Amino acid sequence: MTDKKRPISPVNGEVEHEIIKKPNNGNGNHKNNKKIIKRKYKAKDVDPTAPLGVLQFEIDEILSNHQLTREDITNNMSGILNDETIQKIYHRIVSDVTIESLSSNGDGLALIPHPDPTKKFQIVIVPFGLPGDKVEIRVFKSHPLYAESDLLNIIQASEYRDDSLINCKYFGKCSGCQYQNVNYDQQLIFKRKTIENAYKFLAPLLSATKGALPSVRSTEPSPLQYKYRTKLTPHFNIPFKKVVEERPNLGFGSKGRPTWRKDVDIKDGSILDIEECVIGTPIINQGMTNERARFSQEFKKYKKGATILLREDTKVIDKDEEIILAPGSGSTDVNGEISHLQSQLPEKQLVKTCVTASRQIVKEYVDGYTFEFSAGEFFQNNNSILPRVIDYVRSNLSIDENDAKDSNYLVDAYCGSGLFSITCSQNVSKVIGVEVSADSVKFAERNAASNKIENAKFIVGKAEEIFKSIDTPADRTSVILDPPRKGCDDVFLNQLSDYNPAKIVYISCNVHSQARDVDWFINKTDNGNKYYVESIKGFDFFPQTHHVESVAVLALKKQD
Ligand SMILES: C[S@@+](CC[C@H](N)C(=O)[O-])C[C@H]1O[C@@H](n2cnc3c(N)ncnc32)[C@H](O)[C@@H]1O
Repeated sequence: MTDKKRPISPVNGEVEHEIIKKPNNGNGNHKNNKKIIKRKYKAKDVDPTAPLGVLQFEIDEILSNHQLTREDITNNMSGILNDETIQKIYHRIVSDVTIESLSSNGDGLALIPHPDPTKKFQIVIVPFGLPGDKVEIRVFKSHPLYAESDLLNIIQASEYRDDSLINCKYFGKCSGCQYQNVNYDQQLIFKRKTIENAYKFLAPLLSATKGALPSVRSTEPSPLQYKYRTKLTPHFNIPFKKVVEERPNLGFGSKGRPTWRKDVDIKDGSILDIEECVIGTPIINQGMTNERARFSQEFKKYKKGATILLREDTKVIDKDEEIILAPGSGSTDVNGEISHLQSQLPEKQLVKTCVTASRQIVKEYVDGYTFEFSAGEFFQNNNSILPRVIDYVRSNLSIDENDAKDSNYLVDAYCGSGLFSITCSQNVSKVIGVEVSADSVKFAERNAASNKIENAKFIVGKAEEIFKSIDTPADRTSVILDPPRKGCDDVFLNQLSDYNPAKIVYISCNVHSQARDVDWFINKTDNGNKYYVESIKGFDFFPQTHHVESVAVLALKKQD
């Protein structure tokens, strides 16, 4: 077994202040010993699977496409940080900038002429720029290998740009959505490219081996492309030690100071004041209206900034049952009434409210199953796509289609409140779910009982220790992995390999850590080379944004 650690790369940095004392002039008068503060750029280690880490690969790709070296594009950080004249040369308006590609974060990337005549080009990030756009930008911040900019004007629109599709007045300034002006089919193509790039950048061994990676399947669309988010977390700031007279903005973070949307006038600020979020579900937006009204009355009571939780709760009741909303069970309107919305199913009705207390228990209705969990705990945020992803995961768990269910088992590592364990339990004789949050495990057990699932057992613990307590025969067991953004750690992947299950279905909200883990698992663990990547497919959990969920299926190679 290998104990090699995966590398982290120095990509980005922060500004540090170095205090330099002017030398004593020898006259013994220490009052004259002025201090000079020199600003220094200090590189920080960044996880290569985080957006700034991925940017490093994207920069290298642009360099290689243009036969440039890093030396050709570096910025004079010491000059920019310590000399205003140099800073002004760098932080400038540039016109006729052609966007070349998209970053994994959905920002445009471009090459612009370098302000230093001894260099060739600068790489610049242009949020809301689309490949092929010709734009005007303001460069406002520099890093050693790239600069940040605001989009000022679209000079010539890219073939991907259709601004008539924009649904939100805050689009183009809010940091939440990147693709409202891209038609939905194209958004899905962009996301597929993100997955392809993730494997190219972070699975170098698999990428270098012919046939080791299947072509990435087309991205599964979300049935709802707007009004799908069942959770939003608007926030506000209160200036330190200040009495606030005017209600602070309540909403979401802004992305720089772009001015490209000429038809809307939005007040600048690091947090935008947002009344409605077009990707939130109707009841979440009703909750937003209620909580904004309350905040307008109460903002003077706050001493510091905070985040407001808005989480959809769905009660399933009989078709003719009277709707009873318990006091305190949801966000209330200006009349003190709990806001709710109903919808009809053939046999039942769904009653939706918006919960704001993180410890309150909420319910989701997914494909005929109900799930309860604490409002503040993890649960997938796009209910509309869940039946599709569950169906796909379920169909990929099967070890051998001819086998009876009695002889197959399922391990659901990182199981949360049991979404996959419960919905995938029918085709196996036993499910074991593992989850680090005791609260989520409590709900997983409760959800199994309420959905009448009798073959599921849940363990509180780290996935890294899971295999001590698993006694199912590995050759009849499939494993679901659905870790947080950072992915799985080496200890877990080594143990998974030692366990040597028949099938692995890896679901991930960060395809970059997924690609890194899959590469590591297959190439660096003891049994990894017994597996191949059967399929990779994206699911669009977050339309209008750059995010993509990726499902990779690993199967054992057939023995000769
Ligand atoms: C992306 S969520 C997936 C949850 C679940 N599969 C679902 O779809 O609702 C990741 C889950 O992993 C849990 N988790 C984080 N680190 C863990 C670890 N080391 N071992 C086990 N579970 C962990 C989190 O508490 C969270 O519930």
